[in-house]
Amino acid sequence: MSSAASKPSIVLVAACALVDQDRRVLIAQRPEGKSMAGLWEFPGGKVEAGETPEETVIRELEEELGVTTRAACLAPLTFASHAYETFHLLMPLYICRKFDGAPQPREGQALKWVRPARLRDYPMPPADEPLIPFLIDLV
Ligand SMILES: Nc1nc2c([nH]c(=O)n2[C@H]2C[C@H](O)[C@@H](COP(=O)(O)OP(=O)(O)OP(=O)(O)O)O2)c(=O)[nH]1
Repeated sequence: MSSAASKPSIVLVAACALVDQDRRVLIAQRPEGKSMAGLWEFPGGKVEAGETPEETVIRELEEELGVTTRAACLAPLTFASHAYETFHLLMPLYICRKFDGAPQPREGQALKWVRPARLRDYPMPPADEPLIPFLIDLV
């Protein structure tokens, strides 16, 4: 059995599926220069020290998209638990139908509103692939 020290550490990332009135979900393309550049992901980011995952989502939606929401408008949808080479990703995915502002690509990222049934047309990080059936069933 390997020791705990040799195991990749868990990285906690909080992400959110914004849903519009046509039941489409917002995805963002990871920009050049980042890991997994070009893949489509749910807005979000690493949970920083002292933050709750809900606070992370609220902060990231504001920073990345200029969208405002609050914790009462975030519902847990599902989560990802995925072993990447250098870390283990644990990523709660929230759903948010109530937010203020039209999403703007504040970090130069491409944005797309996509029907859940079409999400497979957009290459996503491997951690996200098991999330798609939940979006198809629950959005
Ligand atoms: N926001 C978000 N991150 C995701 C998703 N799926 C997935 O594997 N990730 C990974 C990519 C990153 O390794 C990490 C999120 O980190 P981040 O967005 O805060 O920061 P980053 O891309 O600059 O991080 P890094 O990998 O370059 O260190 O979670 C997803 O759907 N949304």
